[in-house]
Amino acid sequence: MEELIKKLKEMSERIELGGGEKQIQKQHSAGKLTARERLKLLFDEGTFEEIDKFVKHRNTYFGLDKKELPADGVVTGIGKVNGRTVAAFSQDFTVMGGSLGEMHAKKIVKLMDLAIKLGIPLIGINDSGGARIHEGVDSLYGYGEIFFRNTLASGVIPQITLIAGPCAGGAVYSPAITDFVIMVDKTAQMFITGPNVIKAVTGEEITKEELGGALVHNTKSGNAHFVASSDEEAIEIVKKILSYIPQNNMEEPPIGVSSDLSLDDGILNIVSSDSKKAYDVRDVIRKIVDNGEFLEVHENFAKNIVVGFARINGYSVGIVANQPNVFAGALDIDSSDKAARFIRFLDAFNIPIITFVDTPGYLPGTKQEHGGIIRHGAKLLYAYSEASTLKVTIILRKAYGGAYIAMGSKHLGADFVAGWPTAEIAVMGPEGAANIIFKKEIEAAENPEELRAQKIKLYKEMFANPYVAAARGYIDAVIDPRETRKWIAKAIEYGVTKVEPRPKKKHGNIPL
Ligand SMILES: CC(C)(COP(=O)(O)OP(=O)(O)OC[C@H]1O[C@@H](n2cnc3c(N)ncnc32)[C@H](O)[C@@H]1OP(=O)(O)O)[C@@H](O)C(=O)NCCC(=O)NCCSC(=O)CC(=O)O
Repeated sequence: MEELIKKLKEMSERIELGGGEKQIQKQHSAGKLTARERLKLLFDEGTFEEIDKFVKHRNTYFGLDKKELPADGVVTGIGKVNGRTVAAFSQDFTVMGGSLGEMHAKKIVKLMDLAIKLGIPLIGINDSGGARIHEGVDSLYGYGEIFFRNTLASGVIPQITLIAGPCAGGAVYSPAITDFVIMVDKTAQMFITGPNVIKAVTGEEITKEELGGALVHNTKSGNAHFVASSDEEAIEIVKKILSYIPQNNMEEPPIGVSSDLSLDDGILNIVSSDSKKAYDVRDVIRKIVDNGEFLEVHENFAKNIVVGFARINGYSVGIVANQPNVFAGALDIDSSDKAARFIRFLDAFNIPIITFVDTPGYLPGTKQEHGGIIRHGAKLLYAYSEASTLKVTIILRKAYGGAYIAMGSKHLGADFVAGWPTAEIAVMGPEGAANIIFKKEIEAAENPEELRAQKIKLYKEMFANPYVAAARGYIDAVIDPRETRKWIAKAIEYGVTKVEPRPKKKHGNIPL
């Protein structure tokens, strides 16, 4: 027995060394942690149980049968993150570049099946040269099996991806199906085809970083939701996300401690009653949520809308807010995509959606129209309408036209809607409206500018306020801004029993 246990220990230690000291050093000097070091940081001490440590590849092409690939280049298992059970895989770049072959894929697939059955979040740490070229179609089979399970798991268990190295070719689609993608600055890249292929096909010259680095995907493409300055920071972000979300779609999110619900007069100084004055809506959000803590998602992409996680009175919430500081808070293609995807995540995992509205409408222009704003804008309407989780909306100031409808209005099924006294709920802004309704009168006037100003004032008094909508019951209440935190807290407390059955269907067909 002693001998056998000694052998087990030796084998185990050998596998834990991955590609060996030299490769580990190479990994460190590239500014990266190893697969196992990353898992050690993610999981509570002593809780990680590895699965399939002794798995071996069975490929014989190109001398692969002579190559020992410890754990076949991926570490998989289950452990506790802040006391909650979580599954994770971590690709080991020190073993043949973390490339994905048949058995590597089978380990991930087995873990995914287990995570779905157990109803626990799945964290994927990617650091890989992609499909193991030696293994050919077996690698492609592997990716396909993973994509299939990512899709089955979507909306059932939360899936979070950390890109901590290269992620190229077929490898990129699994992260893209998951709920949140975190990229490490400078060490992570994602692309379908790399710089060499691009140069050969199009003649275009570009570096790996410019093509698919963390900043590009966080600001331009929107493929990534977070950028971290190191592996350590990326793992902290994973933990923060997990703290707001349930283990699976059958659970409610974790509840924190409740706190004082009053707000001081500071809330009155952020939003100006002059609707032309911009402000940072995150100042409003931080005032209203518990301890001013707001985990912004997609912070650097489509900045004209702000989305993220927070708590109100201890309850986890998802926030969606127009950002008057950017394009005056107008909605466009990217902001519609960004908000719609976040709303669908919140709905899938029973997290209340809190919406703050201050938007003049959808952004005009041929770039938007030809880019498909109709189709993309419709996603937002669709996502809000489809969501049966609790929906609470506060109209801070402008809520004009189609954007008023889109931003979590009563008409799309919001459960509780309030307006601040500064709310302007109208079909369009007073200037535009007066110019259209009174066009002929203004043109014929002796002093057109004076009459225009009068008519704008008239329209503003009649419609640019919350009371017309309140008179119809389109909003439930007009509230003192200082009451907002208390009002939302009550809405969540009264809304926890919400049940909203929908017509039976296989699935809807969101405009994509
Ligand atoms: C990922 C890299 C940029 C990393 O460069 P680095 O200089 O950091 O590291 P490196 O090249 O020394 O790689 C470390 C070790 O991993 C091996 N290695 C890397 N990628 C591999 C792969 N995909 N298959 C098999 N082995 C691979 C290298 O040969 C090397 O082995 P050793 O240590 O023995 O020398 C590069 O390795 C690379 O370009 N790899 C190929 C990427 C690719 O084309 N993937 C797409 C596959 S097709 C695919 O995924 C399907 C699709 O596109 O749809």
